[in-house]
Amino acid sequence: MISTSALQVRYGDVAALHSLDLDLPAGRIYGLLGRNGAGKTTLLSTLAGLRRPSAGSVTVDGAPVFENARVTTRICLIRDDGGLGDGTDTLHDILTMAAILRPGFDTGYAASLMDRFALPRRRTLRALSRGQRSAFGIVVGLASRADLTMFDEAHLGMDAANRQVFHDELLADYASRPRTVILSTHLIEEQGPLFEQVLILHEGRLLLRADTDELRSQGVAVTGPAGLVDDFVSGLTVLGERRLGPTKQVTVFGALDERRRALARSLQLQLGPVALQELFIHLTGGAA
Ligand SMILES: Nc1ncnc2c1ncn2[C@@H]1O[C@H](COP(=O)(O)OP(=O)(O)OP(=O)(O)O)[C@@H](O)[C@H]1O
Repeated sequence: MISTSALQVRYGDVAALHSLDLDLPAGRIYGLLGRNGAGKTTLLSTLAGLRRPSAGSVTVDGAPVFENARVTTRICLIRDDGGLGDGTDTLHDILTMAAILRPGFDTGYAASLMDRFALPRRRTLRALSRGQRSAFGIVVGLASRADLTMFDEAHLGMDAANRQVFHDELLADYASRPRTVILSTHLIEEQGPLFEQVLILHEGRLLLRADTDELRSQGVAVTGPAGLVDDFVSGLTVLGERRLGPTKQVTVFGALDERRRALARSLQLQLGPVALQELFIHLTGGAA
């Protein structure tokens, strides 16, 4: 279990996280979402023990994380910039070092991932393309088999086929060796199917936490003649609306009970799903 209690992180005058209380039970895949500047990278680097909290605490199974090597060797954070040295080491050397430093590192699995991403072992990190550097970060992140594994926009620059390899490998390896995974991403629709739970950070605070299926079921798009739709959604939480001539579509938040669904059928209004990304945009105030 990883926990934060009244966690605050400040950069001088800028408060990046405000009094965050979060308990993340082990053995799940969490999706960490938030708009630019919401505090995701700050949270992940603090969970990884790379940043000292300005106030409050971060613990893993009750033990503080910051400057606690016994705990941090069980944590792996892969960042969008790789964070794997200055770029002058070869991939082979970085993997050798990871195997020494990380107790759970699986060299055989790393080799098979290197092959899947067609990565050249004798090349330096600096001599790789952007997408190859990201793929190499994924190799290190997965093969570390850390109890807490975090990917912070780690797929940046990877092509669609390699992102698919990442997702397939993550799910397969997680199924055989369950651990806690946090994926911070802006690819909400693409990575959404991986998440068991969604955490939305907004302006340094936890805006929402929900099981992914439950969150999806909370969004309903109501479509029909404008007047009928307006009457139907009255009293519901409206996230957004679109109009096309006499037809209107209103996105509401909050599951509809059977009585309301029956009413919609009797009024011949259409009820449809709402994409996770659309819910996210509305919830974080990104669209009218
Ligand atoms: N080194 C720093 N110095 C000052 N302010 C910073 C620093 N790093 C981050 N911030 C500020 O802290 C807040 C949170 O930043 P953070 O990088 O954690 O956001 P994020 O959710 O990861 O954003 P993005 O999606 O754009 O990567 C932002 O307001 C940012 O401007």
